[in-house]
Amino acid sequence: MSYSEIKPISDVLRKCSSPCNFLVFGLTHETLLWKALNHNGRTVFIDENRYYAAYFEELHPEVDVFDVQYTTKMGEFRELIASTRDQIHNECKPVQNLLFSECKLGINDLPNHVYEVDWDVILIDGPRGDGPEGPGRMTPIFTSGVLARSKKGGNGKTHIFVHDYYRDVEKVYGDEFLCRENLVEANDMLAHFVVEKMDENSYQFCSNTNIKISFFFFIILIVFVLKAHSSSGYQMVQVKGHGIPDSLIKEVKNVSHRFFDLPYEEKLKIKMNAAAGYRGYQRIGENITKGIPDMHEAIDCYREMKPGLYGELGKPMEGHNQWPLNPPNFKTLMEEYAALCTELSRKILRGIALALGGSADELEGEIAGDAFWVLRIIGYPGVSSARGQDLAENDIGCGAHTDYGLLTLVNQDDDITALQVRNLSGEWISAPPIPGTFVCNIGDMLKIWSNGLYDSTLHQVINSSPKYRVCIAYFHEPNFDAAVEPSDICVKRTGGIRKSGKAVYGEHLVNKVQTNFV
Ligand SMILES: O=C(O)CCC(=O)C(=O)O
Ligand SMILES: [Fe+2]
Repeated sequence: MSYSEIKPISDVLRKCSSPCNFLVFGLTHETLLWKALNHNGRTVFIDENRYYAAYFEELHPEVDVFDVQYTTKMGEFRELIASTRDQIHNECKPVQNLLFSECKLGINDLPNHVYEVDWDVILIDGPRGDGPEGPGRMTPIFTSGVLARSKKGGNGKTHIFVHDYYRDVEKVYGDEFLCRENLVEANDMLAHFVVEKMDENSYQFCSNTNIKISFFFFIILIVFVLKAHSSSGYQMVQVKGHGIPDSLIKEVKNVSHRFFDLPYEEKLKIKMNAAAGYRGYQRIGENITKGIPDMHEAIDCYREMKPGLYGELGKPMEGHNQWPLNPPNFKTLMEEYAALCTELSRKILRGIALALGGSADELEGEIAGDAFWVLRIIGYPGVSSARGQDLAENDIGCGAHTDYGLLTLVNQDDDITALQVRNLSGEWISAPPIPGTFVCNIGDMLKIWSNGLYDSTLHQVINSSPKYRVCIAYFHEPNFDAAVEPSDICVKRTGGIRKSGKAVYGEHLVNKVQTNFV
């Protein structure tokens, strides 16, 4: 660790009233330093390497080290968050004695007294391994979050430091279990959280201030969409204040540029094919809109589904996403991005349901409670490079269409205006990029469900700039097997006449991928 990383930890230890209880995950170069900085207090180290822990204790009998066996794998960090959320009222409660817990992320095999101490400061600088097979720091972060909230007496606050905060697991788990609202200071290397104890019946790690802010934002969004619809505006909004980190929004575009810059042979290594459930790379011109090849290349990704889950309906879409191997964090970055877009879209849909006079979860359950998603990573060549030298100025990057699902979140390059939206007077209006915001399109499924109260957004893409343009489009879809039809609340609001019949989402998607892509 550098001086600037050690300093905030040492400052907190210095101010910690003696005797200070300091718990450290990871035996590192700094182990003896931590012990020395907390000379009047109790310092305990936890490490996954049993042999090294024993060796270290032998060399330094004054240092308390306990070994722990982590059973998690870094590659499953996202699934583990989902299963922990499911168990938040049971095994994975924020306040509990982990000694008796079966929560996969909780360490339950340390000596009993470790669970009885009220820890004042916790540092997470281990385990080391950061490949997909490594254990990751999911368990230490979750465990620290629980220890801090379950304190019995003394100081109700715990300082928790997470090292290597630039990495996905550290960031995502820090945000989930230590919470942004508790973040006192952070830079790429180190995050400092101050977490307070909670009462026994708490079932939330974070207070979800995002959601509260979002509700204000939804009201504005919904009023705007409805107003736009009733005047001659357009059915497109730009979403701001959404809580998805700017750095992630930028990084997914950066890595996509790097992929599209590769020679064709390289990109074709992940070529789309039926065995992968139509996932993978499509060359320029392979995507077709209304019979005309689009001037773009793309990687198509779909939410992966358990084989057999949707029977014959789902079979053609079963398969694994094909991610580029370079840069190595491409997959985790995109998966993390899709997970955050899913969360954001659900919030927007809750706002829309409320605005339409229903309950917030009107679009959950059988409609979109287990929403399918599509992620298209799209590259549009600039005018002079798409098809040799003679490309017409207005060659179509993506022909006029409406998106099929519920909502789309478009994350486009900041310096090129290429997306156009048609307003109700039939004019094409540019949707210029606004850094940090998403263009949010309404899809056909929302049009059906709202019985036309929300119209789907007709849009097209023309990149007439000389620069290559990248867009990451996240499509939030209904449940794969949802039969979407006009909802009773919207039918009532629109005079009692159903404007469309039922559409089974998965049927449409299968039909599209099997006929559209060559
Ligand atoms: O590139 C864009 O801005 C939008 C892409 C799009 O409309 C689509 O993929 O459906
Ligand atoms: Fe679209």
